[in-house]
Amino acid sequence: MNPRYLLTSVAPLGADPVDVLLADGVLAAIGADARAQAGDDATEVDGTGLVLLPGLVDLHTHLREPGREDAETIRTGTRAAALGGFTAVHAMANTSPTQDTAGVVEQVWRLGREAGWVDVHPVGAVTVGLAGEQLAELGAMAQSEAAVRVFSDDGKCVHDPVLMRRALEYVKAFDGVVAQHAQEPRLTENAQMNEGVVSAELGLTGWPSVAEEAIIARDVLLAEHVGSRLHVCHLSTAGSVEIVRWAKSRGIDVTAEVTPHHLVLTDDLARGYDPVFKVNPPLRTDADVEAVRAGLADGTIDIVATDHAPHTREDKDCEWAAAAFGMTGLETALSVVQQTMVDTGRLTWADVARVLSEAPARIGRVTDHGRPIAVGEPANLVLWDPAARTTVDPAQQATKAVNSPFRGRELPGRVVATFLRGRATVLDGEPCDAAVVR
Ligand SMILES: NC(=O)N[C@@H](CC(=O)O)C(=O)O
Ligand SMILES: [Zn+2]
Ligand SMILES: [Zn+2]
Repeated sequence: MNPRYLLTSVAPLGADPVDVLLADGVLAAIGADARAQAGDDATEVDGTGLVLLPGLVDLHTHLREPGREDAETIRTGTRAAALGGFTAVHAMANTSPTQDTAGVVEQVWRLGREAGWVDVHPVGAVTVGLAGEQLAELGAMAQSEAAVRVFSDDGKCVHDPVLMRRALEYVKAFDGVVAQHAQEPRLTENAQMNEGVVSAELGLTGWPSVAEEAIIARDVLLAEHVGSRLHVCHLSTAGSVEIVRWAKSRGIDVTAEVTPHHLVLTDDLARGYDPVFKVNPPLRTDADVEAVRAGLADGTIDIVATDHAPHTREDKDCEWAAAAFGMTGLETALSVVQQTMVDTGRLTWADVARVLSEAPARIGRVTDHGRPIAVGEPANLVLWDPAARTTVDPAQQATKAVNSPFRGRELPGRVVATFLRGRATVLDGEPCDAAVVR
């Protein structure tokens, strides 16, 4: 039987405090009924001062399994996700073997279910082996047990416009979406960081904004032409925000994501040559940070996605040019969004629920997450303490990797509890290893 939890005096989406009862995997009662229906066996959780949000949904996570279990496994990555307040993640396809067949996506889906921390939705590759030459078996992945709806060659750009067009046409048949990693390859050969004043000073090969913007501009036009759905991964420049804003004003079916790190960090950080700040797309300028915050606030950017990219020490602790691109993010995402968007007055908690849960669930066609906080809904929830402060210590995190760009920084907020279908995966800020059903 599923445990019962009585959350007392919690603030749903930051609204007035109420009691909430979780029973039989759903939100069983809200308000005065909750205590009355709780019975004696319900575990009481004091929610005073805490915000109740729908469980977070990440549209962009790298779990590295199969292939790079030395960097992360489905088990360690999803445990990190639960600790970050997530109840569902989309696992990117750049694994080894690539998630480009029904067999591999079903394996990832099954391992996620066995781990039990969050629901794992595998992303399918657009092209075989991410090689950009031949379309993968998109239909077979969609029809598999994993029911793939999001397709991406993330890590690589689908740069051939003919292949991109075919992929956009193909996914329409099963209401899928192509999530593009927008990077013009010729404009970014050997690129190491954002192209600008800092790259010139440091003598590192620059990565111009136009390399991202040119692909986004092309792809929104392709999406319009074929009447399909496009999602833009980790948008990072002011110009990209403008293009997406223009596309939406024309009625083009495009959605876009920004990462927590692009909401706060800039290319200035490269001055220390610390590869923890090396990421794809690169950290940009203050003006870009302001533009992505404004885009997220006005709805041009639909969601925040972590692009959690764990790497081994060997792949990160080396000189800048040799280091891998990527940073971890699952366990700090909500803190960064609170700091940059809520504490600055740009988003309400209801908006946070939209950008970190409702909208990513809708884009990924995940129907049982990102739901309203209402009686009868599946109890996929996170209980958040906005008054807490935490100093980020990668050694204390659940992810195997230590490449957090926020290490040593104090960030606001803390996950108190996460519930997946009414079962606590995190309680009192601690992972519920024993309770996780295998
Ligand atoms: N973001 C990164 O810097 N790296 C990602 C790939 C990607 O998201 O493009 C990775 O897989 O390591
Ligand atoms: Zn990418
Ligand atoms: Zn990625």
